Amino acid sequence: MRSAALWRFQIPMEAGVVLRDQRLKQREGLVVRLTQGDAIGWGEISPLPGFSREALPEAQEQAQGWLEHWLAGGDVALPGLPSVAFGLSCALAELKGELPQAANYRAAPLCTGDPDELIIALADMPGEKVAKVKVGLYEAVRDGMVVNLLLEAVPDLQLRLDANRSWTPLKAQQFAKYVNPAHRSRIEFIEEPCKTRDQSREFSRETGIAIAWDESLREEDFIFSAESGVVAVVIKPTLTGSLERVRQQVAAAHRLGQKVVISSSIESSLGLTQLARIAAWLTPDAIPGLDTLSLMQTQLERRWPGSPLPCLNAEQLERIR
Ligand SMILES: O=C(O)CCC(=O)C1=CC=C[C@@H](O)[C@@H]1C(=O)O
Ligand SMILES: [Mg+2]
Repeated sequence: MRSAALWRFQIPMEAGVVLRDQRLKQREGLVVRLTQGDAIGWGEISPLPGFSREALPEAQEQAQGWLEHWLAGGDVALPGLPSVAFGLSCALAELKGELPQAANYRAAPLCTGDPDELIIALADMPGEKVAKVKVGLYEAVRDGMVVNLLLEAVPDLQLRLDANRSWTPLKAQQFAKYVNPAHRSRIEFIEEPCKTRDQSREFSRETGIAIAWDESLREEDFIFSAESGVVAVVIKPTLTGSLERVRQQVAAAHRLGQKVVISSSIESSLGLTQLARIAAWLTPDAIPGLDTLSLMQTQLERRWPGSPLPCLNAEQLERIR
């Protein structure tokens, strides 16, 4: 006997979360619960504005259509919209006991502003110290100085940087000029430094700074290939699709010797804790990029260990099915 529930959520965000020039005041999405006999599986469907190609109303329509088919029995192919395929495939994987419980909650701390706060957070970080800093929001020269300062202040720090394709070749060069060449190897990678992939490759060749693809993975013409300077790919499952597709992409990158970072699309704690499990399962050697819960004002259904935020239950949300 199958049953299904679907809720809609809105979680207020901390002031000042800016995504691709839009202020994200609240995070919206859907929570799905599938039940079959004694087995239960949960999933989160939350397209990210500015990053997902689908918007929430479309995702909701597709999810509702799929649920009706699933309730009628049998195996139903997953729908095409990435956020919907991801959320439903997580719910199915939990239902079938296919998503291991072990999780990697050691997310790389994310710094979008004050480097002093990051230095304090790093002091408490056990083991390997890895952090992620957003660059490209201010002057490239300032970014270069901040990165240099961090690498000097914390000698065992490895930094991941993310420019979200904001630099021209000139700005990228200005950035690099301020980073002491002796420290450059401690920049684990910069995600998508320049506006085009070719410019990013050129930047890496000229500066010796490693790069990673993130946005590129979701482009039609992207193929996984070994390229000098490209050391990692960033996979955001909500933007990618089903768990099966995520597994295929992880395997493709691993075959090329590239590191895979499972990264957040700013999901609620429900989706984020599932991503921590996916990271432990598929990328056990890499610290995932999941430090985004503190951008929100509440958790949802499942708690992220150590988070002081209050936690809402699905039953407190608006039920739409
Ligand atoms: O990857 C991480 O460590 C955290 C997630 C993160 O940086 C992002 C999530 C969603 C949108 C972007 O602002 C950003 C990214 O581009 O990677
Ligand atoms: Mg990125």
